[in-house]
Amino acid sequence: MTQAVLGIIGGSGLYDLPGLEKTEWRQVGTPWGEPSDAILFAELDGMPLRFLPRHGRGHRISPSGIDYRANIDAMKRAGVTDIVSVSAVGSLKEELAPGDFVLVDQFIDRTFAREKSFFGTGLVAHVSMADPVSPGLAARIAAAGAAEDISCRRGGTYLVMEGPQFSSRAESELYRTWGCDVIGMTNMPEAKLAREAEICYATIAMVTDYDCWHPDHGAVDVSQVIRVMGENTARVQRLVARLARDFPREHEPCPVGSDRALDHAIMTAPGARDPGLMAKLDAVAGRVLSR
Ligand SMILES: CSC[C@H]1O[C@H](OP(=O)(O)O)[C@H](O)[C@@H]1O
Ligand SMILES: Nc1ncnc2[nH]cnc12
Repeated sequence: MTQAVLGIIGGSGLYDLPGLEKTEWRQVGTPWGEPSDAILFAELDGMPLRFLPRHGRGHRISPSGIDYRANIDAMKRAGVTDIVSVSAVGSLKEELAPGDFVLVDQFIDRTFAREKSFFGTGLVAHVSMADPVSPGLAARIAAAGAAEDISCRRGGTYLVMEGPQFSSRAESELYRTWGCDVIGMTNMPEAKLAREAEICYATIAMVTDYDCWHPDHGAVDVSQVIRVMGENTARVQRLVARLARDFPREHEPCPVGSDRALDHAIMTAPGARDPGLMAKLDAVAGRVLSR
């Protein structure tokens, strides 16, 4: 049996999770660099939980400056089987209003200045991103929302932009023509790396603004994001606490194979593999490289 360990990556406005038990902030080293912060090791009703503030406590690190590989590798080393990303997003649809929670199920990656893979020359791998969100994990979040009377819209496409500047109106309108629902700056390459590390991934996208396309709303600014996040922090903390309490203690196999994504992904022949890169992949790909 594989013990389930829930990882929470807290975005803008979520730098701590109060009400947990057996808490300890621990530095977790990785071969990729420094994670955004120490990881909070904790439990809730016996469920192991690991919390990492994506931008660091105090929000020190910009979306492009986050070492996403270090963050995901550190979560893997901390035993995490399932990651829930909590993220502030702008709405690209009239019906998604500030304060709404959306369980997105697709991403469009428009980022261009980030390391996006653990693999590369010396060990080439290609994982599927057809279903970037693990449906079992999203269903658990939806059930926790229902139990807490917190409405969560199921499904939606999150456009990931590089930032740190917000979009121009022409960009915002373009993404709307693509059918995107929400926009943010962080969930890629995070979701890609979680998949390479065989960790289930899902996002609670918290709508904070209408970006800049809406004729009846002014263009987004940071004070609006902070205000709406502040109004919703208690709700998302309650949602995460319920999720942890009700989470199955034994890891459930992922219906889209997130937890065995490397089974058929590695291209490089055993004799052609770079031992240095193999060593760096001990946590992320140890399951398949050691057999
Ligand atoms: C402060 S608004 C922009 C910032 O907030 C979101 O971050 P996160 O996903 O970590 O909540 C957005 O992606 C930007 O990074
Ligand atoms: N409108 C927006 N664009 C990008 N990231 C965001 N995070 C919150 N609102 C956002």
